[in-house]
Amino acid sequence: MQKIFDEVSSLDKKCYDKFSLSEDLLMEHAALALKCEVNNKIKSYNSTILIVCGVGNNGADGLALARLLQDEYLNIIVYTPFEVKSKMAKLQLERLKLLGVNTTNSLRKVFDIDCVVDSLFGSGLNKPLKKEAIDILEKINSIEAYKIACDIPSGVDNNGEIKNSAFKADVTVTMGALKTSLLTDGAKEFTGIIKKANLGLSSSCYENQTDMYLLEQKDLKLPFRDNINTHKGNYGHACVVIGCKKGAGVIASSAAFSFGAGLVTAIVHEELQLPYYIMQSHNLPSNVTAIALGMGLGLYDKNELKKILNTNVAKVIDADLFYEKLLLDYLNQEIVLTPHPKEFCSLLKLTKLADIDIDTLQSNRFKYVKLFCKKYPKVTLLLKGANVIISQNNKVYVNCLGTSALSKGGSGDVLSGLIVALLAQGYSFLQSAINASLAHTLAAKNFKSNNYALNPEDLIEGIKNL
Ligand SMILES: NC(=O)C1=CN([C@@H]2O[C@H](COP(=O)(O)OP(=O)(O)OC[C@H]3O[C@@H](n4cnc5c(N)ncnc54)[C@H](O)[C@@H]3O)[C@@H](O)[C@H]2O)[C@@H](O)CC1
Ligand SMILES: Nc1ncnc2c1ncn2[C@@H]1O[C@H](COP(=O)(O)OP(=O)(O)O)[C@@H](O)[C@H]1O
Ligand SMILES: [K+]
Repeated sequence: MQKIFDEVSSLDKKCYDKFSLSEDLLMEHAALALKCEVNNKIKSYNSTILIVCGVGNNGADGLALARLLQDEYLNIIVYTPFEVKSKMAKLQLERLKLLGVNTTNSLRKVFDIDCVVDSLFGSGLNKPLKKEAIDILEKINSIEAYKIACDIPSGVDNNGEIKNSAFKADVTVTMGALKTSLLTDGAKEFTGIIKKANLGLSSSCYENQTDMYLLEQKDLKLPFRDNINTHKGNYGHACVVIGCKKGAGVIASSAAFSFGAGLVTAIVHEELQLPYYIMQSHNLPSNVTAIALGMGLGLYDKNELKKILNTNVAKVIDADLFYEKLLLDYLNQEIVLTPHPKEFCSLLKLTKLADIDIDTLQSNRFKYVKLFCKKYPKVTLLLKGANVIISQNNKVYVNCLGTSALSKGGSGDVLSGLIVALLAQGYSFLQSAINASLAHTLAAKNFKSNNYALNPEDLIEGIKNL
């Protein structure tokens, strides 16, 4: 897990005040981290590196990089389209001039470039981009080269929103610490792989306490069976309520069985064709240990729903139930909720926390997740998306390992099945949500066929082989 921060200026300030590091020193480390990224990727001396430098300290990072790269590559183009403004940018430019390095304020030739470093705008981006800046971004985006964003892709603002246009990076070298702005669904289109640069002291000294964490592959704990003398009853009995759209519950049941639940029963109104290992019943069995409810539910008798929701076992709630008022009676207890953005908007409306559209939610995912979890601290909320946010009380975890291969009907049903399997086996609500989400996204990431082709069976197969 890595720590995430909403802003890092207070962390930079700590470097100056507590550890007596200077802005210049931090910037030199920022530039060194960029140099390392260029050197790792671009091996041939006969290469052309384009460094696009803006007016502020992001631009200054790029100018310092240009100095560090001198003599390492045949052709280094330092492109400064606007007159530099910040004190550090002026100093870095002065240093370059003293070395006899020329900069250019026009970019005509955009072919034969091997690497583009975007140091146009960083965390100081605070207004919409003008046409000139948009044109520059479009021009450098069109170059076929390895693309490195300095700190944050230019055009992505501090809230992770895109200001008209943005640099599309292969890798973002972010300075000092991970920021929420890099982890929005919108920013994911532009950041590429996110790497954290050390600014001259270890993460443990640079970073402060936080309640936000980025999940990593190594955080995944699979439900391995460590004991030997066991029987199916040791691994819980997961029940999945089958609604009108039966497929959803069937997918969830199969996923639950494959993720270790000792028994899985589909709660049905009529006998269905199901995999032979999934049991069927009209009622909840007495030894049920966890319930998954909501996926493909459609119209369902309210009294039956209440009876199921009143059963005192762990539950994961999905899909259609986020439009049901009666869910409000169950939000002051431990429960896992797995809405996608549209469903979360409905939940926010039902709970009278906000009446917003999906775009507003997507621009403020962290804000609304925090708002909801503050009001309902016992709920474990998993907000789906390109970057999944999992939150309980004041803790927030982000899973950015998912891929667009998951953008398919049925992916969410697999996820609910994985969560109910872990709940049934006795894992905590938060652990169940985190590990199910990690398994879900890693299985998609490992999928070897074309990324448009993933189906729920492939996903379940992948989870078996993690
Ligand atoms: N503070 C520190 O200690 C460190 C800062 N570093 C770098 O400093 C960057 C932040 O520097 P700044 O605060 O100077 O921010 P920027 O480099 O993003 O530049 C801000 C400048 O751009 C202008 N601007 C903002 N939005 C604009 C728009 N839409 N169109 C045209 N101009 C616009 C502002 O008026 C301001 O002059 C970070 O992203 C990082 O790259 C690194 O060197 C590491 C250390
Ligand atoms: N572009 C994407 N990148 C990462 N994960 C994605 C992407 N698109 C969808 N997902 C994931 O796929 C799942 C889709 O769930 P959902 O929308 O509920 O589908 P369904 O109800 O049809 O099963 C969620 O876990 C979501 O986070
Ligand atoms: K940038």
